[in-house]
Amino acid sequence: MSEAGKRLSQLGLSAIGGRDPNITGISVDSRTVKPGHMFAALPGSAIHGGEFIQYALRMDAGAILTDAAGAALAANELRGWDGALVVAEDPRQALAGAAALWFGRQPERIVAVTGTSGKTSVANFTRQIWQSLGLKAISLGTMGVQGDYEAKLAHTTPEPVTLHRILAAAAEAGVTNVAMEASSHGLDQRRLDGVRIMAGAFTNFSQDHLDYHAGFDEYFAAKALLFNHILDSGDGAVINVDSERGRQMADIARERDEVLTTIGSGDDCDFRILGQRYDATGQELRFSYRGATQMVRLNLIGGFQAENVLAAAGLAIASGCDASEVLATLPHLETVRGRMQLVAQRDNGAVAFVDYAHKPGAVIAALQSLRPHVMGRIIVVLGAGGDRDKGKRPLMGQAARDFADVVFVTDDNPRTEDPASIRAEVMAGAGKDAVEIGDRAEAILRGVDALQPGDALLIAGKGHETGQIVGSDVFPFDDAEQASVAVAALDGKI
Ligand SMILES: CC(=O)N[C@H]1[C@@H](OP(=O)(O)OP(=O)(O)OC[C@H]2O[C@@H](n3ccc(=O)[nH]c3=O)[C@H](O)[C@@H]2O)O[C@H](CO)[C@@H](O)[C@@H]1O[C@H](C)C(=O)N[C@@H](C)C(=O)N[C@H](CCC(=O)O)C(=O)O
Ligand SMILES: Nc1ncnc2c1ncn2[C@@H]1O[C@H](COP(=O)(O)OP(=O)(O)OP(=O)(O)O)[C@@H](O)[C@H]1O
Ligand SMILES: N[C@H](CCC[C@H](N)C(=O)O)C(=O)O
Ligand SMILES: [Mg+2]
Repeated sequence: MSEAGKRLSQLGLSAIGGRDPNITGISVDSRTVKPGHMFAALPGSAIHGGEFIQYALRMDAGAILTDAAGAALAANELRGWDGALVVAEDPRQALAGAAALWFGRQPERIVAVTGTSGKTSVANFTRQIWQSLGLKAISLGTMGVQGDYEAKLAHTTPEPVTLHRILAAAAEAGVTNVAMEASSHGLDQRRLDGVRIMAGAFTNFSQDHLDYHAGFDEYFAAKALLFNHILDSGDGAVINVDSERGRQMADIARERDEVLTTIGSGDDCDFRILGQRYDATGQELRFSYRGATQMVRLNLIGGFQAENVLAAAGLAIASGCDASEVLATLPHLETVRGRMQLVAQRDNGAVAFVDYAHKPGAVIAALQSLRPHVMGRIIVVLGAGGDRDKGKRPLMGQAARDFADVVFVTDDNPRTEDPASIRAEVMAGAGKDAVEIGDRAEAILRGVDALQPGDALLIAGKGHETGQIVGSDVFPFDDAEQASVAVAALDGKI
């Protein structure tokens, strides 16, 4: 953050009583407050940040941004305090605006993608397209910041201070184009409100995060914020309209006079998927763009990748790139790490894939879309994460039972939950033929061992992750590496 600091008024905020101190930094956590900082005391899901105002004051905070409830919680400490108190109706939104003004710079062209599945893939493909066209670009989300500026992230959509620090640093490094993931938590918590987004994409909608959102409608409403709150008239909206929720989102974009690009199978779609032909290493995609038929080779496994690729193409075009140049880059797209990624092959030709499917819709999509690439059986290894939406566990098990031939149920990231009870919930949907093996490395070994010529193994749930979270410990663990080790051991290479 800038050494000199900024006046509160330069951050678009006004304090009760008109005080306008020089702010030396912004903190969303009392434990990171330094003298002169503005502490944003936000209403949390576990506790109100107002409880921590007393600690921020002890650290010599120069300003407090909170809501009426937060100010009431610290009424005693704030009485007689000579700093600046800002009480906002929506302090998360005020924080988003202040963080944007604090850091000042953002790359010129920023696009965002939301939807239950496909955000990381679409953001990554969009970045790859821009880079192929010679533009300096990054993708920002679950896999961190990748491309012409790199950084690690703890969240898919970081809180505004981290987000704007990164956007400013990327702009400083010459990055002009950003494709970012807009998670439902991020949208709901207004983390993106200060970002100048010129186009948005919506992929699809199915169950996830019902531990956080009150229900499907609330979850959808959070995603819709990208189109009815962040984007505005004249901005681009790239929407997959093959589902009812997609058509609902397109209506929202139309009402806001956004420039709509539709993707789907209907004959009125801007990008219309006409056919796909699959083989062991990828697929041929036949589609039309605004009426003109195109044929393209994609070195990507899984039918749904075509939807992700076209969404990325739509975003690149909405960001101002020439459509024919964009379409010419598509055969060069590379698999996103941990997304239907081929990770090992046995001597008998059978293959193993790692995929990040960790919700029922994604498990169904991954297994169904693998089928036409595979002549033999599909074997799946999967589990479910602890401290996350419990309702999805039997549904993930059920999806495995319905769409795979052999099912191994194992641990994902148990976090603070009892791993055996999580497995039992997955097993409840997976049925009596599923084999339960707690140890993930052993489950992968058994899955690889079961591979006969023409079979494929899908290791689902952890994708690109390189650790397994048990309790509060993180143990090194990489599905791709485990699959290679298992193949080497079983085929007598080690
Ligand atoms: C459920 C959720 O999204 N929580 C986020 C939310 O925290 P919260 O409202 O639950 O916080 P809380 O624990 O109740 O505390 C309230 C406030 O007190 C503050 N505090 C707390 C303790 C303290 O000593 N001092 C202090 O100031 C906290 O910083 C917080 O602002 O606001 C915090 C500050 O912005 C976030 O760090 C926190 O993300 C947590 C860590 C998290 O795990 N979020 C995940 C679920 C998330 O956001 N995931 C999405 C989606 C991933 C996907 O695509 O699947 C993502 O974008 O990553
Ligand atoms: N368009 C799609 N339709 C259905 N399933 C998909 C689609 N794209 C990806 N998936 C599945 O979802 C998994 C996660 O994909 P991706 O990481 O791109 O999505 P995401 O929305 O970023 O997920 P997360 O919210 O977990 O970060 C993939 O590994 C695949 O199984
Ligand atoms: N962003 C997702 C990642 C889940 C990945 C899966 N491996 C798990 O641990 O549940 C979440 O935090 O819900
Ligand atoms: Mg993601």
